[in-house]
Amino acid sequence: MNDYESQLKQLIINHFIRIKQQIIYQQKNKSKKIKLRVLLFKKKSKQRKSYFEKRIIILRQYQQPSKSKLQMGRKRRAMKAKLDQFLEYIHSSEEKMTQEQYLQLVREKVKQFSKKDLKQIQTNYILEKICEVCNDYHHDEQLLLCDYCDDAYHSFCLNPPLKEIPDEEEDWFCPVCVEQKYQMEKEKRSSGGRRSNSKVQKLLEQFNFKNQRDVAQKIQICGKCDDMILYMENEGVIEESEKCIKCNKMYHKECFSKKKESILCNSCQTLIKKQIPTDQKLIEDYFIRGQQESLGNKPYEQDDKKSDKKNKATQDSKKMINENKKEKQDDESDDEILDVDALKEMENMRQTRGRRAKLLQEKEQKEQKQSQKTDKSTKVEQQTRITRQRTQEKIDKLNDQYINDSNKTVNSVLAKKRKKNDSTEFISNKTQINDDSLTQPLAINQKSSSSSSYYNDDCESNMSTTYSSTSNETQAKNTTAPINSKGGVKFLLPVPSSNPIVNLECKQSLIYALKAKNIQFCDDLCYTQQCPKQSNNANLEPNLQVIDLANSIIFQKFKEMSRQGIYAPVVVEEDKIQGFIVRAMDDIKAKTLICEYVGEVDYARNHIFNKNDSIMDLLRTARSKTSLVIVPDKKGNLARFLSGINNTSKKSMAKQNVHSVRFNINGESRVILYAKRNIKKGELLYYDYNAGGFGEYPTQNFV
Ligand SMILES: C[S@@+](CC[C@H](N)C(=O)[O-])C[C@H]1O[C@@H](n2cnc3c(N)ncnc32)[C@H](O)[C@@H]1O
Repeated sequence: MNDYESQLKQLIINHFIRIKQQIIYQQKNKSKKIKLRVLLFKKKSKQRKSYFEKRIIILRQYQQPSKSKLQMGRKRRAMKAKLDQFLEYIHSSEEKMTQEQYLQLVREKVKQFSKKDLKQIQTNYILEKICEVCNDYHHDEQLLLCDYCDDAYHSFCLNPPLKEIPDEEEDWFCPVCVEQKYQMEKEKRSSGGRRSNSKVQKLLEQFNFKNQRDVAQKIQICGKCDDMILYMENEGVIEESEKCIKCNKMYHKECFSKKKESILCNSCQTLIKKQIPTDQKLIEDYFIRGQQESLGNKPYEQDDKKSDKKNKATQDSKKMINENKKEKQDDESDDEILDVDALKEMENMRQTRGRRAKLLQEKEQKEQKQSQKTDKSTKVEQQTRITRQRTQEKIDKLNDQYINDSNKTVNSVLAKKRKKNDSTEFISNKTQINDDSLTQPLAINQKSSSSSSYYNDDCESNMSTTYSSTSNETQAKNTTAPINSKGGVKFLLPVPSSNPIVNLECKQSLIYALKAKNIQFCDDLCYTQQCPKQSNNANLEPNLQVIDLANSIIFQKFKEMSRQGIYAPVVVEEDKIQGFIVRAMDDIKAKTLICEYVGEVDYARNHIFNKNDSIMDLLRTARSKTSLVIVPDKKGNLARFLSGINNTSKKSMAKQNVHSVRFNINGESRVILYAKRNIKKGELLYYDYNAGGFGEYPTQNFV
């Protein structure tokens, strides 16, 4: 090759470098690809910086270098050495002409080259490897070549700049390819994960990901805007994002929810809200149906009845051994009969009152409907309010009557008992309470239960209760503690808010939370074939406190209410840190029953490694084989939403306003939550998850 020829060739090549810069710009500017790229490089926010860097890293981590690409790399390095000499020569020749002369010469000569020729030059000399960002070929030691598309990028031109040049063995992918991969993943997801789109399929194959699922997991797509979220499970959150507890989708923080404290995404919120009944009757139905579905018509129901009998038999025999006094036994059996009679009487009264109350309610509803039809003006609203008030007054009267009557019955029973038993102590689990009466829902409305406050007061003044001295401190595993036996506790029935709107809100909030957690409402312990009712034998835990008669009656009454979703005036709210929380909507008196901790009962040994944070101890026996827990995963009530105190912080411990206590009720262990002290309106409800004193529940990070 003579001097002229070689010089010309060099000039052409040199020219090509420059011309290509313009061509690429002109061509690519039109294309989506370049638009996307420009857009990406413009993102300069701090967040976006790491966003980009991490994306590259992610791909680098998950794509294995292919052999052919490495070979290409080696070839390229050899060519690069040649090129360095070549460029040096060109630069020296450039100096000999003016820029104008040079360009003109090149332009003329380039015209003589066909496209093919140009490509030839390109491939032969690989001179076209200019930075896709600055369009310069200098600083080639920092020019990274994409292992997928072969485009070049200065490490310092990347946004953010790459601090370290990746190892040669390591693959590196340019931002555009990463973006393409992302688009591809996006498409894959929007097509429901199916590879219906052939283009997507093709791209996937091109990328040759060995573990596509792995990559897809690393790159999360925002459930709302479909844009990428950087999220690496094992390395923590890279970009500020939120995960919806219902649909488990990831969202950018700003895309998540309009409501500040929400832990559910906007779409799940709307979906659940649509499912929540607004009508009082339908709300009642929800609770009753949930209760029935959770417990009803199960094959083990018959076993339960048998086991009940068995349980009672064991109890009786144990008592016989322990007491060893025939006379006393006879007396107590008399008491049992008395108690059962009294309960039956109360039940009859309750049913009559319930029926009458229902009739009145129906009448009121009819009146309301009629008035709504005729006129929707405020006058009607006033009328409705007056009618409601009147009905309520009537129902209150009925309730008062019922309460007085029932109190009289209870008092007479207690008086007889006291007469017979000089010692103030009596073992109340001998009082056989008809369990069926517990399962029958009571047809009362909210207000009727609110008037039970009188009942509460009466109970407190009239029912003298002392506890069995056997109530030694029972060390419950995590969440339940022995009751403070000093003076005993007289439970109070909850008084729902007098404001019907608040009442409605309380119930609806509970339904919302249950639906969000996919939990079916149930207010009783649910046994299974694997863990039937007889496995909950409270006698296996000798120190478990036996509930006394008075409390047992109040508890029964309470269950009739709670099975219909009637609790103390509390609302379930959402909290970014704690998840669901429970707040008092009205003042709650100390000793008021809050709820029973319920859910599916299972052997504790099956849940040693269960990470569920709502598992509650039910029975702590000497043998781990027979210990039981409550798992409120699928079935549950308000109890599972109450917060816990931080056992390591005095300030947090002072917040405790609820006690959790396990009782032996008819030979069955049950967990009862009740107000530890007077709770003020607006307070959050807290109890000690480690009341047993074992500190097994990790609360050190609790707020
Ligand atoms: C029994 S659940 C309580 C209900 C739970 N908040 C929910 O949304 O399902 C226990 C979990 O609630 C959260 N939690 C309860 N009390 C808390 C507190 N004081 N501070 C922070 N998180 C708390 C913790 O995540 C704990 O593991």
